[in-house]
Amino acid sequence: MSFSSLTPSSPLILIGAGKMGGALLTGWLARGLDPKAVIVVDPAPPAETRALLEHYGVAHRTTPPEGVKARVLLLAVKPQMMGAALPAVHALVGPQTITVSIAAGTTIATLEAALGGAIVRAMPNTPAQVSRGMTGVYANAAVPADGRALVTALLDAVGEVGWVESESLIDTVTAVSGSGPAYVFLLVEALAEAGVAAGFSAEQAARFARQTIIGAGELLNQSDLPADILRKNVTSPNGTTAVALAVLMDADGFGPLLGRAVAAAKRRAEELAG
Ligand SMILES: NC(=O)C1=CN([C@@H]2O[C@H](COP(=O)(O)OP(=O)(O)OC[C@H]3O[C@@H](n4cnc5c(N)ncnc54)[C@H](OP(=O)(O)O)[C@@H]3O)[C@@H](O)[C@H]2O)C=CC1
Ligand SMILES: O=C(O)[C@@H]1CCC=N1
Repeated sequence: MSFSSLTPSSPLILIGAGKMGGALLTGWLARGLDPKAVIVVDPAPPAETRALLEHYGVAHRTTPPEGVKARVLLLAVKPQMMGAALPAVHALVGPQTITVSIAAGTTIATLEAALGGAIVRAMPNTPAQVSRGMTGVYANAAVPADGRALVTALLDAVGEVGWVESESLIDTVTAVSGSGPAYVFLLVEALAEAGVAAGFSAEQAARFARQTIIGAGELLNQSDLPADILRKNVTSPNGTTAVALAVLMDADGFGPLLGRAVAAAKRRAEELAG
C-alpha cells in the first residue's frame, strides 16, 4: 500500500504539528509522500516543524482550510485541546475521510459524536522522531480494508505498527509504549545518579549511563535472543550483576514498581476519556 490515494484534491490534513505531528510528517515526507498532498493546520508550529514545512514546501494554515475534504484527517493536538479543535475540523470530513486521532484518552465515541464516519485511534511514541516508533492502532467498524491499509502505511513510516482488538487496549498501549520511552530515559538518569554515588563525576556518569542504554537497546535490536537470555548473558555466577539483580528483582523491586507505574498510566488514560 502506497500513499497514492493521497492527492492535492484528496489530501492528508494534519491538525497539530508539534512533537508527534511533526515526527509523523517527517516520516511521511521521507517515505515519499507528495508534499502537495498534505495540509498542516497549527496556529504556531515549533521551529523544527516550520523548517520542515519550508524545506518541502508543505501548505501551512493557522486555521482549517475551506472547500476541501480530507482523505485522512490526523488529529495530533493535546487531549485538552480536542474539545475546541473538533467543531472546527468537522467541515473537513467527507464520505471518503478516515479520521485518525493520536490523542491519549479521546475515545472513538467522542470522535464519532463530533465527526461521524470512519475513525481510527492510534498511539505512537516519541522514537517515531527517529523512525523507531511503536504505534498501537484500533479502528471502528466504518473503516474499510483499504483505509486500514492506508493508516498502516502512514504509521509504518515512523516505525512498527500493531493493531489491537479492542479500544481499551489503546489505553494499555499508551501506558506501555506511549509513555514507555520516558521510563527508559528515567532509567538513564537514575543509573547516572547511582554512578555519581559510586564515584563517577557527573559528566562520566552521564556518558557511561547513556551509552549503556543505547548499547543494550541496539543489542536487543540486533540479537535474535529474548531480553531474559540477554540479561542472563550479562550475569556471571556469583558475580557483580547477580548481586545487583537480587536487589532489583526482590519483592519490592523493579518489576512491581514498573507494574504500579504502568497501572497508574493506564488509569490516567481512562480518566482522560472522562
Ligand atoms: N508526546 C508523546 O510522547 C505522545 C503524545 N501523544 C499524543 O499526541 C498529541 C500531541 O502531543 P504532542 O505532539 O506531544 O503535543 P504538542 O504540544 O507538541 O503539539 C500539539 C500542537 O498542536 C497545536 N494546536 C493546539 N490547538 C490546535 C488546534 N485547534 N488546531 C491545530 N493545532 C493546534 C499546538 O499549538 P500550541 O502549542 O500553540 O498549543 C501544538 O503545536 C496528544 O494528544 C498526545 O496525547 C501520543 C503519543 C505519544
Ligand atoms: O503523557 C501523555 O499523556 C502522552 C501520551 C503518551 C505519551 N505522552
